[in-house]
Amino acid sequence: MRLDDLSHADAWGPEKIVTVSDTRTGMRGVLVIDNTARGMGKGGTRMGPALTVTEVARLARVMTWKWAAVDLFFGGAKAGVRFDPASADKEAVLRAFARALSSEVPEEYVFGLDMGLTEHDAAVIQDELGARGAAVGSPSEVGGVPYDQWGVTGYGVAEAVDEAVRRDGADLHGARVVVQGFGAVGAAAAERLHELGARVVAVSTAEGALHAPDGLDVPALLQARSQWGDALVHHVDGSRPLAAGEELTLPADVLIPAARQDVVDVAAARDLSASVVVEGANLALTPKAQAVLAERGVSVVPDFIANAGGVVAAAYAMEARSSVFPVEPGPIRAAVSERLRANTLHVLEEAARGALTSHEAARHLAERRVRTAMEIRGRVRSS
Ligand SMILES: NC(=O)C1=CN([C@@H]2O[C@H](COP(=O)(O)OP(=O)(O)OC[C@H]3O[C@@H](n4cnc5c(N)ncnc54)[C@H](OP(=O)(O)O)[C@@H]3O)[C@@H](O)[C@H]2O)C=CC1
Ligand SMILES: O=C(O)CCC(=O)C(=O)O
Repeated sequence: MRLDDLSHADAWGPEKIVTVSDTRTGMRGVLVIDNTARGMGKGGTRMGPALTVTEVARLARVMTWKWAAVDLFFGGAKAGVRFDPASADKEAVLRAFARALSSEVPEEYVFGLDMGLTEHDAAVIQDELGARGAAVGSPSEVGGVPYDQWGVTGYGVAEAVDEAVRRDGADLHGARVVVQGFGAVGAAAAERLHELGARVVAVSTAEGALHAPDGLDVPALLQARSQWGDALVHHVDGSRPLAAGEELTLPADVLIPAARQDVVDVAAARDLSASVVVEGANLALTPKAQAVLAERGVSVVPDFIANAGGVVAAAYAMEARSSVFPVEPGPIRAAVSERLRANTLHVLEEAARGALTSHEAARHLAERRVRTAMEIRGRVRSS
């Protein structure tokens, strides 16, 4: 998908791209509504200093497939702000962003969490919107469902890993796992995998990676993350430091890229040793890398199958808006586990049956549902 001309628009979307800016705060942002055949636009909100419209549009498309694959009725959308999330002016910029989009938001988009945003930021956006719209992912103290803090997405990624490993006839006990990105998704995935008996041998942040072939002390890493944030890699003993990126090709049984898009390219796909690769991050594998891994017989669980825990939690959060009773993480995790395990198995089986990549198999599942909704609404002719 390219956004330097109109060639990016295809049969699915995007239906709308709105760019906004504000000179007082320096806010520059974008909302992409990709496809609303199955419901109003819903997807997280990303903040980063180098964010582009194309990046947000690609992420919005992933959301279209994600909602459809998990069979919940929202449409694909994503929003993004080009700004440094570590800046002291973050709140003012977020408020300006929410205000600037307030005419689109009530009918078309629900804000949520993605890289660069926290529970507190969701609460700030909701505060700015008032009754004019919704933001999910806010703290439970304001009646929200703090899915990043509860680690729902990472929990689901780990459940998908377990399902894929079992399908290969193996066992997670003692399996060597590498996790790229020790943020909301990566840290929670590592925590659940440790609980399931896996050996987490490497984790990384943008600052660097930690490697211990016999297994890192995951509880100590989580403790260090709560104390040092992503600088934890400088504060944990008993591991070998590596440059960021080197962790992808370490000896491992399972690789979970849970940071940024396009990190596994053809070269990494050829070199990596894992027999199971599960995309914690959206768009972590390039299309060519997907093909290489399929050729090599690696079991790959695509992003919109493996990391759909966030959307399940976001759907619960939307329900919680009309209830005064607090939501608990237990039922959300159970729903995530059930749906993601079923989808993981379905996609891997379909890929094997049809000699497809698992991304192709997953797309078939999602496209069929979106296409049906488009036909029923009269947006396209019935095939
Ligand atoms: N949060 C959610 O519920 C969902 C998130 N996702 C996707 O998961 C991915 C991660 O999101 P999330 O965990 O929320 O984001 P966070 O911002 O919480 O964490 C991202 C992590 O990745 C690290 N990182 C960034 N660049 C690199 C790099 N080059 N090498 C290694 N590590 C790196 C960051 O380190 P540092 O801070 O040092 O930069 C940080 O530890 C994104 O692709 C997001 O779209 C998908 C579904 C839902
Ligand atoms: O929709 C949300 O609020 C969170 C989920 C999300 O953005 C994603 O899955 O990438």
